[in-house]
Amino acid sequence: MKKVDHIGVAVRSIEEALPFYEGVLGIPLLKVEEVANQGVKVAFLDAGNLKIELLEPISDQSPVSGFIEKRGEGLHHIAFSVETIEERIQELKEKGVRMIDDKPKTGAGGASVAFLHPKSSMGVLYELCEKKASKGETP
Ligand SMILES: C[C@@H](C(=O)O)C(=O)SCCNC(=O)CCNC(=O)[C@H](O)C(C)(C)COP(=O)(O)OP(=O)(O)OC[C@H]1O[C@@H](n2cnc3c(N)ncnc32)[C@H](O)[C@@H]1OP(=O)(O)O
Ligand SMILES: [Co+2]
Repeated sequence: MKKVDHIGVAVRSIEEALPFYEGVLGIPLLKVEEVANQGVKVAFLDAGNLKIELLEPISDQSPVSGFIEKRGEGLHHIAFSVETIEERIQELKEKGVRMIDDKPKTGAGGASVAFLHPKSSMGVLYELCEKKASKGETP
Protein backbone atom coordinates (compact mmCIF):
# COMPACT_ATOMS: atom_id res chain seq x y z
CA MET A 1 0.00 0.00 0.00
CA LYS A 2 1.96 2.98 -1.23
CA LYS A 3 -0.52 5.73 -1.85
CA VAL A 4 -3.60 7.01 -0.09
CA ASP A 5 -6.26 7.84 -2.68
CA HIS A 6 -8.80 9.38 -0.33
CA ILE A 7 -10.02 9.80 3.21
CA GLY A 8 -13.71 9.16 3.78
CA VAL A 9 -15.61 11.46 6.11
CA ALA A 10 -19.20 10.71 7.13
CA VAL A 11 -21.54 13.69 7.06
CA ARG A 12 -25.29 14.01 7.52
CA SER A 13 -25.57 16.36 4.56
CA ILE A 14 -23.06 17.14 1.80
CA GLU A 15 -24.92 20.34 1.06
CA GLU A 16 -24.46 21.51 4.64
CA ALA A 17 -20.83 20.37 4.82
CA LEU A 18 -19.61 21.98 1.58
CA PRO A 19 -19.56 25.61 2.77
CA PHE A 20 -17.06 24.57 5.46
CA TYR A 21 -14.82 22.54 3.13
CA GLU A 22 -14.96 24.87 0.14
CA GLY A 23 -15.56 28.23 1.79
CA VAL A 24 -13.71 27.98 5.10
CA LEU A 25 -10.93 25.49 4.31
CA GLY A 26 -10.70 26.44 0.63
CA ILE A 27 -10.58 22.86 -0.68
CA PRO A 28 -12.02 22.72 -4.21
CA LEU A 29 -14.92 20.41 -5.01
CA LEU A 30 -14.19 17.95 -7.81
CA LYS A 31 -17.52 16.18 -8.21
CA VAL A 32 -20.62 14.83 -6.54
CA GLU A 33 -21.87 11.35 -7.37
CA GLU A 34 -24.32 8.77 -6.08
CA VAL A 35 -22.94 5.30 -5.43
CA ALA A 36 -26.18 3.39 -4.98
CA ASN A 37 -24.68 -0.02 -4.16
CA GLN A 38 -22.85 1.50 -1.18
CA GLY A 39 -25.91 3.47 -0.10
CA VAL A 40 -24.14 6.82 -0.31
CA LYS A 41 -23.88 10.09 -2.13
CA VAL A 42 -20.24 11.19 -2.25
CA ALA A 43 -18.48 14.49 -2.83
CA PHE A 44 -14.78 14.46 -3.75
CA LEU A 45 -12.62 17.42 -2.77
CA ASP A 46 -9.09 18.02 -3.98
CA ALA A 47 -6.87 18.24 -0.91
CA GLY A 48 -3.63 18.22 -2.95
CA ASN A 49 -1.88 14.91 -2.40
CA LEU A 50 -5.13 13.09 -1.68
CA LYS A 51 -8.87 13.54 -1.91
CA ILE A 52 -11.41 13.96 0.82
CA GLU A 53 -14.56 11.95 0.18
CA LEU A 54 -17.62 13.26 1.97
CA LEU A 55 -20.12 10.45 2.47
CA GLU A 56 -23.80 11.16 2.92
CA PRO A 57 -26.13 8.20 3.55
CA ILE A 58 -28.96 7.87 1.04
CA SER A 59 -30.89 5.14 2.88
CA ASP A 60 -31.36 3.71 6.36
CA GLN A 61 -29.54 0.56 5.16
CA SER A 62 -26.43 2.52 4.26
CA PRO A 63 -23.35 1.56 6.32
CA VAL A 64 -22.76 5.29 6.75
CA SER A 65 -26.19 5.76 8.24
CA GLY A 66 -25.41 3.21 10.99
CA PHE A 67 -22.01 4.80 11.53
CA ILE A 68 -23.44 8.29 12.07
CA GLU A 69 -26.12 6.94 14.39
CA LYS A 70 -23.53 5.13 16.54
CA ARG A 71 -20.55 7.46 16.38
CA GLY A 72 -21.77 10.71 14.88
CA GLU A 73 -20.22 12.50 11.91
CA GLY A 74 -16.46 12.15 11.41
CA LEU A 75 -13.57 10.16 9.98
CA HIS A 76 -14.93 7.01 8.38
CA HIS A 77 -12.24 5.28 6.28
CA ILE A 78 -8.87 5.54 4.56
CA ALA A 79 -8.61 4.32 0.97
CA PHE A 80 -5.40 2.98 -0.53
CA SER A 81 -4.88 3.09 -4.24
CA VAL A 82 -3.91 -0.38 -5.57
CA GLU A 83 -3.15 -1.71 -9.02
CA THR A 84 -4.38 -5.29 -8.92
CA ILE A 85 -7.15 -5.40 -6.36
CA GLU A 86 -8.01 -9.10 -6.68
CA GLU A 87 -4.40 -10.02 -5.96
CA ARG A 88 -4.24 -7.66 -2.97
CA ILE A 89 -7.45 -9.15 -1.55
CA GLN A 90 -6.04 -12.66 -1.92
CA GLU A 91 -2.75 -11.65 -0.35
CA LEU A 92 -4.43 -9.98 2.64
CA LYS A 93 -6.65 -13.01 3.20
CA GLU A 94 -3.62 -15.29 3.13
CA LYS A 95 -2.08 -13.04 5.78
CA GLY A 96 -5.12 -13.58 7.99
CA VAL A 97 -6.98 -10.33 7.37
CA ARG A 98 -10.76 -10.47 7.54
CA MET A 99 -12.14 -8.86 4.39
CA ILE A 100 -15.62 -7.34 4.28
CA ASP A 101 -15.51 -7.84 0.52
CA ASP A 102 -13.97 -11.04 -0.88
CA LYS A 103 -14.66 -9.70 -4.33
CA PRO A 104 -14.37 -6.11 -5.50
CA LYS A 105 -17.50 -3.97 -5.71
CA THR A 106 -18.13 -0.92 -7.84
CA GLY A 107 -17.23 2.33 -6.11
CA ALA A 108 -17.16 5.97 -7.14
CA GLY A 109 -16.15 6.68 -10.74
CA GLY A 110 -16.59 2.99 -11.58
CA ALA A 111 -13.51 2.03 -9.54
CA SER A 112 -13.21 -1.46 -8.03
CA VAL A 113 -13.26 -1.25 -4.25
CA ALA A 114 -13.01 -3.68 -1.32
CA PHE A 115 -13.01 -3.03 2.43
CA LEU A 116 -10.99 -4.62 5.24
CA HIS A 117 -12.97 -5.28 8.42
CA PRO A 118 -11.99 -2.75 11.11
CA LYS A 119 -11.82 -5.59 13.67
CA SER A 120 -8.93 -6.94 11.61
CA SER A 121 -7.08 -3.65 11.33
CA MET A 122 -7.08 -2.24 14.84
CA GLY A 123 -10.22 -0.20 14.58
CA VAL A 124 -9.60 1.50 11.23
CA LEU A 125 -11.81 0.82 8.21
CA TYR A 126 -9.50 0.56 5.18
CA GLU A 127 -10.58 0.52 1.55
CA LEU A 128 -8.65 -0.80 -1.43
CA CYS A 129 -9.41 1.09 -4.59
CA GLU A 130 -8.41 0.28 -8.15
CA LYS A 131 -9.18 2.97 -10.67
CA LYS A 132 -10.89 1.96 -13.89
CA ALA A 133 -9.17 4.73 -15.85
CA SER A 134 -5.44 5.44 -16.00
CA LYS A 135 -3.52 5.95 -12.78
CA GLY A 136 -3.47 9.29 -11.05
CA GLU A 137 -6.63 10.54 -12.72
CA THR A 138 -9.14 12.51 -10.71
CA PRO A 139 -12.30 10.54 -9.92
C1 LIG B 1 -18.15 4.97 -2.65
C2 LIG B 1 -16.96 4.22 -2.07
C3 LIG B 1 -15.68 4.76 -2.71
O1 LIG B 1 -14.81 5.35 -2.08
O2 LIG B 1 -15.59 4.57 -3.97
C4 LIG B 1 -16.95 4.31 -0.54
O3 LIG B 1 -16.05 4.73 0.11
S1 LIG B 1 -18.37 3.70 0.16
C5 LIG B 1 -18.24 3.95 1.90
C6 LIG B 1 -19.40 3.31 2.60
N1 LIG B 1 -19.31 1.87 2.49
C7 LIG B 1 -18.77 1.07 3.50
O4 LIG B 1 -18.38 1.56 4.53
C8 LIG B 1 -18.72 -0.41 3.20
C9 LIG B 1 -17.92 -1.18 4.20
N2 LIG B 1 -18.48 -1.06 5.55
C10 LIG B 1 -19.26 -2.02 6.11
O5 LIG B 1 -19.52 -3.05 5.49
C11 LIG B 1 -19.78 -1.79 7.49
O6 LIG B 1 -19.88 -0.39 7.73
C12 LIG B 1 -18.93 -2.44 8.61
C13 LIG B 1 -17.55 -1.83 8.72
C14 LIG B 1 -18.84 -3.96 8.38
C15 LIG B 1 -19.67 -2.18 9.92
O7 LIG B 1 -21.00 -2.60 9.79
P1 LIG B 1 -21.79 -3.37 10.93
O8 LIG B 1 -23.17 -3.62 10.48
O9 LIG B 1 -20.99 -4.53 11.40
O10 LIG B 1 -21.88 -2.21 11.98
P2 LIG B 1 -21.46 -2.16 13.48
O11 LIG B 1 -21.78 -0.80 13.92
O12 LIG B 1 -22.06 -3.34 14.21
O13 LIG B 1 -19.90 -2.30 13.42
C16 LIG B 1 -19.14 -3.42 13.85
C17 LIG B 1 -17.89 -2.89 14.56
O14 LIG B 1 -17.12 -2.12 13.62
C18 LIG B 1 -16.96 -0.79 14.09
N3 LIG B 1 -17.03 0.14 12.95
C19 LIG B 1 -18.07 0.34 12.14
N4 LIG B 1 -17.77 1.25 11.21
C20 LIG B 1 -16.49 1.63 11.44
C21 LIG B 1 -15.61 2.54 10.83
N5 LIG B 1 -15.98 3.26 9.78
N6 LIG B 1 -14.37 2.68 11.31
C22 LIG B 1 -13.98 1.94 12.39
N7 LIG B 1 -14.77 1.06 13.01
C23 LIG B 1 -16.02 0.91 12.55
C24 LIG B 1 -18.12 -0.58 15.04
O15 LIG B 1 -17.83 0.42 15.97
C25 LIG B 1 -18.25 -1.94 15.67
O16 LIG B 1 -17.29 -2.09 16.69
P3 LIG B 1 -17.71 -2.39 18.20
O17 LIG B 1 -18.39 -3.73 18.11
O18 LIG B 1 -16.42 -2.44 18.93
O19 LIG B 1 -18.62 -1.27 18.57
CO1 LIG C 1 -14.14 5.56 -0.14
